[in-house]
Order: sequence, then C-alpha cells, then structure tokens
Amino acid sequence: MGGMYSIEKMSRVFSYQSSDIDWCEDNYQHSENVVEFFNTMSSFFFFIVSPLMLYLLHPYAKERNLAVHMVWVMMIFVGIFSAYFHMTLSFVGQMLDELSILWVIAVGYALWFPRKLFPSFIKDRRYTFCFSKLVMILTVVTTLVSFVKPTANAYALNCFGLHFLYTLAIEMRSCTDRRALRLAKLSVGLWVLAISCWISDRFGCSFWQKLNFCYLHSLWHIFIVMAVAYATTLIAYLDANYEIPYSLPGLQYWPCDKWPVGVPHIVLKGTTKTHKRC
Ligand SMILES: CCCCCCCC/C=C\CCCCCCCC(=O)N[C@@H](CO)[C@H](O)/C=C/CCCCCCCCCCCCC
Ligand SMILES: [Ca+2]
Ligand SMILES: [Zn+2]
Repeated sequence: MGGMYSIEKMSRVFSYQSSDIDWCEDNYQHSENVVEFFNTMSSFFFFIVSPLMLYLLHPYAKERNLAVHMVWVMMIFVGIFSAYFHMTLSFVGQMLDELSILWVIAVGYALWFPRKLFPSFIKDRRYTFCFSKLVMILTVVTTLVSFVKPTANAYALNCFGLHFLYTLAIEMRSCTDRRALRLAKLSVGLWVLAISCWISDRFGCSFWQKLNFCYLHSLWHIFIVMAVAYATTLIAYLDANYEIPYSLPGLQYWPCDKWPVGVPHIVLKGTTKTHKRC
C-alpha cells in the first residue's frame, strides 16, 4: 500500500503542470498535448545554433582542447529539456531545464575562467586542474541544494549572468582590440534584451496579456542563445590570445565578414609565436 502511494507520488512529478512555474503564454492554445506552444517551438532555436557553433569553434577547439566542445554539445540538451519543460510544465521538466543550464555554466567556468582571476590559493598554473575540480564539487552540491527550493533556482541561475558580466568587465578593461570590444558590447546588448524579456514575462504578465502579446519568454529563448553564442566566442577568443597566442587568433563574422550582421567566430592565422594585446 505504502509502495503504491510512493510510486503514485513519484509519477506525479512527471505529470502535466506539476511545476510551480507557469509562463505568461496561454496554455493549450494550439495543441492539447503541448502546454506552451511558442515557448516549446522557440526552444528548437538551440538546435539550429548549437551545431553551427560547434562547427565555427572547431579550429580553436582543435588547437586548444577538444573539451571546449562540451559547452555547445550540452546546449543541445538544454534545448531538449527546455522544449520538454514548456511542453509539459512538469516538475521533472523544470528541474532538467534548470540543472542542465547549471551544468553548462559550470563547464564554461571550468574551461574558460581566466587564470589571473583565480582565488589566490590556486593561481599557480600547476593547480589549474584544482579550479575545475572545485567548480565541479560546488556544482554537485548546488545540484542537491536546488531541490530544496526549486522556485528560487531560475533567479539563482540569472545571478551567474551578472557574475559573468562582472568578469567580462574586468577582462575588457585592459583590452584595446576594437573587434573584441565590439563583440563584448553586442553580447552585453543581447543579454540585456534577453533578461528584459525574461523579467517582463515573469512580472509583467497582466500588462502583456492586455496587449495580447504573451511571447516574451519565447523571445528570451532566442536572445539568450544569441548572447551565449556571442559571449562564448569572445571568451574563447580572449582565451586563445592568452593560452595559444602563436596561433594568431582573429575575429570574423559568418557567413560574410563584411555584412553588418552575422555569427562571430575565431580564425587562426598563424603558427609562429607572437603576442597580442588581450
Ligand atoms: C568565464 C565564464 C564562462 C561562462 C560561459 C557560460 C556559458 C553558457 C551559459 C549559459 C547557458 C544559458 C542557457 C539558457 C537556457 C534557457 C532555457 C530557459 O529558458 N529556461 C528557463 C525556463 O524555461 C529558466 O527560467 C531560465 C533560467 C535562467 C537561466 C540563466 C542563464 C544565465 C546565462 C548567462 C549567460 C551569459 C551571457 C552574457 C553575455 C554578456
Ligand atoms: Ca502559461
Ligand atoms: Zn524557457
């Protein structure tokens, strides 16, 4: 009897709308199996951008470390879990969505956090591995803590965005490379657009419902993927200048460098040992 009760309780976490969160988009408007249709569909944007980023970052990853591909491989899973969450609004969907974001951020920090900003006790090159280990231990602990108050997770995750902006500001202070500075401004601009949509959807829903425009969370999906694409290229570029300067890293835009819009990527122009400014 007790066993039956706990199985029933367990399966409830998979059921539709078992999550505490419900985004502004009206539920079941376009299908009886999909709770938030546009939020689900816009999650597929992750699938378009992730393979493109894996392709564009490949020359840098080959020279530096193939492990950097983990970030965009994991972003595919973020897309899958995000689509599942908005399709069902289930508790399991919410946790998968949030925890996959947490792990992408953790891998990003373990791979790219600038050594000069390491805590003083692990600043030495020999202990770089310790930093990654520390990040992973903290992430395992945070994963367990995230079950205590699931509604707070999304806000906690957004704080990483703020910490990332702070780290970027310190990094860019000493940078004179015009292309890198422009990319930093574009990344921050996209992040500001994204976070404004997320906050507005969360807290201004009644206003947007009056205007009959409840798609801000879908726009958040699109802007945040673009912000992450721009920001990861910038971080990878700064990292390449620091760790593999002999490869003469440069920044270009895909598909055509001369177009006013495009996806940024790194080109490696050389193999001789020279230094750059960032
Ligand atoms: C030196 C450090 C390098 C760090 C690299 C970071 C790499 C990748 C980071 C983030 C992945 C973000 C993925 C967003 C997925 C959105 C899915 C979603 O919509 N989930 C919502 C529910 O559907 C949920 O409420 C969202 C929660 C908040 C997520 C906050 C993500 C913070 C992202 C920080 C990105 C920084 C980019 C800033 C550019 C200047
Ligand atoms: Ca909704
Ligand atoms: Zn979402």
